[in-house]
Amino acid sequence: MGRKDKRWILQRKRDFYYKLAKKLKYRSRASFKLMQLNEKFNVIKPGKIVLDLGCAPGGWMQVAREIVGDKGFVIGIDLQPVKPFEYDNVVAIKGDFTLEENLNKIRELIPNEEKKVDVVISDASPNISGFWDIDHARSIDLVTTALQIATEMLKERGNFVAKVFYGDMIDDYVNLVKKYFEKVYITKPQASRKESAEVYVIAKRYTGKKWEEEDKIKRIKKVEDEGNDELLAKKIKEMRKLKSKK
Ligand SMILES: C[S@@+](CC[C@H](N)C(=O)[O-])C[C@H]1O[C@@H](n2cnc3c(N)ncnc32)[C@H](O)[C@@H]1O
Repeated sequence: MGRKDKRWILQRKRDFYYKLAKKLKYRSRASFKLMQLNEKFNVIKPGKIVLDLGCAPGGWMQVAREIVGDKGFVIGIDLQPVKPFEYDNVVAIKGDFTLEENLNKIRELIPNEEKKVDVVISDASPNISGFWDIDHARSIDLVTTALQIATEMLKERGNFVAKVFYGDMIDDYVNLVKKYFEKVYITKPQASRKESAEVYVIAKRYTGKKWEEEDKIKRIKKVEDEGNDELLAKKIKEMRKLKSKK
């Protein structure tokens, strides 16, 4: 084990929420973030159907299940496999939520005829390059897709929660969310490390407005897939130039 690895492990061990998660048998320290967000904003309620985008290892799903209880339902999707849960009304599938074929798999699991959910939550993180600009842009790309999915999957008046890495495109993103929801807030729960750039967007009461294709920030995706950070940085610059000309 290298020195860096050791330092990382030590830091985690010292972490209060990491220890608490272990003690209370939550799969991740992130569980406490959703608990705190829900205490403040009341986005998930008993009996509701919740869709979790980027759910592994399943800490948010455990908390969602605690809130929705026996009568609710929790569906998760992640690129990584998720260990099965001990409840019948909690299921996770392995896959990329940005692909339509996987959204169809999710629809099949939704236990109602209209195939709609009450809440969409996303704690998804993009691959971290270590370059602030790139990670922020990737995060905006991912949460924009999550927002699109929310508009397609939510019942009217449903709620949406998404993690975003803070940066200069956040205001545009919040304005975009405001087009589709009655109330939008940005917050950072106590369980989120101060030094991390993450914030959470809370959107309440989906208006039912259909997704407008022009709202998708698409350009990044292909380059990201190729894993070419230099090209991606160039694309982001072009994107900003275009925006400032508008
Ligand atoms: C911080 S973790 C989520 C932790 C989770 N909320 C919990 O409490 O256990 C972020 C997850 O997002 C997933 N992710 C990122 N992009 C994704 C995508 N396009 N499709 C599915 N999952 C994705 C990653 O695989 C990772 O497991």
